[in-house]
Amino acid sequence: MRKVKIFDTTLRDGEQTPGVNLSIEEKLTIAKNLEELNVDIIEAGFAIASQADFDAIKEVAKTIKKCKVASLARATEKDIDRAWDAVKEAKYPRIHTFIATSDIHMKYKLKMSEDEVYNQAVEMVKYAKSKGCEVQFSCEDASRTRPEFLYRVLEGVIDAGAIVVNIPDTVGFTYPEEFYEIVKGIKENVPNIDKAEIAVHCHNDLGLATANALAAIRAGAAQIECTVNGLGERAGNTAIEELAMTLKVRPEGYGVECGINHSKIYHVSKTVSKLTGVDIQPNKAVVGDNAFAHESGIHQHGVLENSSTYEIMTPESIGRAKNKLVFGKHSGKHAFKDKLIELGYELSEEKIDDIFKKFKKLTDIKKEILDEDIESLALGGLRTVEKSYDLTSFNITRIPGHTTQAEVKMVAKSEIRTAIAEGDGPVSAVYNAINTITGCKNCTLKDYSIKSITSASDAQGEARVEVEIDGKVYIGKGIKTDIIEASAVAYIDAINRSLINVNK
Ligand SMILES: CC(=O)SCCNC(=O)CCNC(=O)[C@H](O)C(C)(C)COP(=O)(O)OP(=O)(O)OC[C@H]1O[C@@H](n2cnc3c(N)ncnc32)[C@H](O)[C@@H]1OP(=O)(O)O
Ligand SMILES: CC(C)C(=O)C(=O)O
Repeated sequence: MRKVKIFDTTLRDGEQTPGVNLSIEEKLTIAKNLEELNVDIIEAGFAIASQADFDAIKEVAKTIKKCKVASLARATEKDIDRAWDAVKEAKYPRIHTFIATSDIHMKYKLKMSEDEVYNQAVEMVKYAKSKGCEVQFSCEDASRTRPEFLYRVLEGVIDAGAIVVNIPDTVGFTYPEEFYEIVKGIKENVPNIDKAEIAVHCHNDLGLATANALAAIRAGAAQIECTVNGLGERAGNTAIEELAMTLKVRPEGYGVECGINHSKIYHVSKTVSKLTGVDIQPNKAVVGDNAFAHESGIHQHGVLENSSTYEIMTPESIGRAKNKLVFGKHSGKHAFKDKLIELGYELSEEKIDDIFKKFKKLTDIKKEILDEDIESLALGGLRTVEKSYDLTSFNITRIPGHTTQAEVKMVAKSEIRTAIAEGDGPVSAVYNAINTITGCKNCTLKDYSIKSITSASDAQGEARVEVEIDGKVYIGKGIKTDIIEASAVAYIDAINRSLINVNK
């Protein structure tokens, strides 16, 4: 079977999801997960974007040994220099440079003619090539590019040394039949196309990202760009779990394999969701909570007789646990460790000890500990942004008919500080006190939600906030049995995340 390569861009296009701002440690954790998932190439970031992005790419490049590691770069020498500095220590480094080729982008954004774009693309691929590594070139907005110009640019950059030419559907505009023809047209009209691999990068604005990627595979694409959970700019990108499971469940449809380690899919999906703070919609294909749930009587009857009546794949095939063992205060470390392994967490003894202590603490306030609780304890330790601010304690006073008062004590940049503030309710009072302590004057709460992780009355609450700080939105999360505490932790998490670049 022909093999298509998976180019994962969760750490680059995925991080362009509004509100997502990953720390270096979190990027490294995701990169290690992607290596276990067996992707071929990890696009670790856009090196020129920030010092933190540069440092994260460098760290990923030094750590990851099985996958190629790429950085994105505009078609300029300074971007390419920065990308090379970030990836050069990788075992298999790659520079991914790009420029837009559609009339709309050239006219309004770049303000360049076709000849200028052509020359810059070719010169910059030669420049990237001179660094001595693999070069991938993308024609941004390729699906809206005049075909003859697309063929000309591709021929030029391949002659200049690009070994992969990427055809992005940047705005998710194409549909499968058309995209098939675009890729076929490239194969038939670019004379030196046999010297490069064709890649595709599809966006999901019309919900067609996975279908378009599959159509491109049929037309001969050799590399597919994906993100975990379909994260990415606007409506996101082709979801790696959708593509990998389609190729596995329907091999006869495409006749290709992608080498993904399917049994890791669920674990990686959960980890990325936790670290990015972006929840997975319940009806999300493959990894959503409802993907293997059966609600209606006729379906339940069928599944009880034989699961293949209504399930085209098994939960176990993507590493989802099949049974729900209940854990409580009498559970021991052996069973706990086994459960962590079953859930896909292979952690050091030190880390297990730490999570086990937290688990025991949780059993004091929660009778039944379910898989979801254990998962959240395991993942809780992974979402690790530098804690410039941390909650120490808080106290709420509420006099009926009056506003609520909160006294909050925090560690603020190594000092203990306390503030008292009022609000319409306990959450707003706590947030006002946190604003006083952190001096966060331009912090605006844009979105706030709270959900319970499990269903019992002693369930843990997960608070999620979107806070606009100096014009940019940051997602913050907090999990506690006390929902006011969870809300405070989430708000502080967003503030700490806004400082990732500032602290560099
Ligand atoms: C389709 C995609 O997803 S592409 C990747 C998008 N991702 C990102 O933009 C995230 C990271 N970006 C950033 O941090 C910033 O945009 C930076 C550091 C790259 C550039 O920042 P700034 O210098 O402030 O420029 P700004 O973003 O406002 O504008 C982009 C500039 O790059 C130019 N440009 C855009 N694409 C390219 C390209 N592929 N090659 C060369 N120049 C380009 C634009 O014409 C504009 O030039 P100008 O400043 O001379 O007008
Ligand atoms: C830079 C390219 C690959 C991109 O992200 C896009 O065009 O969407």
